[in-house]
Amino acid sequence: MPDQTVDRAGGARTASPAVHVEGLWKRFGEQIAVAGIDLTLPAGSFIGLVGPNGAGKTTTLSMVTGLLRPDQGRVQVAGHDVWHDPVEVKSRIGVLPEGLRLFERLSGRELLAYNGRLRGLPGDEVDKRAGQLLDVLDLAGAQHKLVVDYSTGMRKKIGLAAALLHNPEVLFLDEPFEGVDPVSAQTIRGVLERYTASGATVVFSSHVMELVESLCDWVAVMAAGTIRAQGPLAEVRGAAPSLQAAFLELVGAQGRDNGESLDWLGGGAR
Ligand SMILES: Nc1ncnc2c1ncn2[C@@H]1O[C@H](COP(=O)(O)OP(=O)(O)OP(=O)(O)O)[C@@H](O)[C@H]1O
Repeated sequence: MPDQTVDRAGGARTASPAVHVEGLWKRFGEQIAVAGIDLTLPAGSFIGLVGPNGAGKTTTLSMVTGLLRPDQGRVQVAGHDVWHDPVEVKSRIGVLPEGLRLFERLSGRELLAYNGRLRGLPGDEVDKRAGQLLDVLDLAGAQHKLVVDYSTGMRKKIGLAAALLHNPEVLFLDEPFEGVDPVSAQTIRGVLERYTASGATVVFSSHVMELVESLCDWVAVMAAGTIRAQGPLAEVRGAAPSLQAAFLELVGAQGRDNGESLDWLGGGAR
């Protein structure tokens, strides 16, 4: 039984790490997507998982959230084993996965009502929370529109609302800001900052280093299925002038051909 502590908002939270991963492997045929990683992410932090395309971020998040079975290794979320204690873990987490699949023929409001009831919340509480989330995320005007007619950014926002509705302990977001306009991005930031300030944990993957640098207090850097660095933001950045510079160094992207070999490219002579 994990130790209990009380967060700043007075709620009981576990003192265990938000995520603890040991020797996690995943292979797709010949392709090793995740090569035996160890990861410990502290509770109550805003955590960025960064890495180049194909680094293994989505595969890792899928295994950590119980969506994809690892070939080998152990995953604990909030002190509970994801694969031995899946119901306990799923009641404590919210997930915004990559390539989010939603019930397209429900309206945004119906989708939240469905998710809330599935999570075991009473109907009036679901109504109250859904109304508030729709307002804050600027979706109130579109709440009766079918999800199939939502834009990319609106889908991200309704997915985020569905992931937050049951007030999870740990929230996993795969590229939450992709396709989201700057105003909505600012709103999402505000919601997430409020959420972590009350002691909850956000783990999100992103390619946008400026965003990670401005939001996160803890960072894990992945490349080629391995963890290249993990720790507090300042520690991972080290002496580099920015997280972007540290990232390029860590993933071995310094000194690459940045298009110099494309000497025919310029839009002039064909
Ligand atoms: N279902 C699958 N079948 C085969 N290969 C896969 C599958 N899922 C992922 N891979 C491979 O595993 C590797 C890691 O992919 P993953 O999607 O986890 O990377 P990522 O870091 O999330 O990348 P991106 O930033 O581009 O989304 C890639 O080489 C990818 O082609």
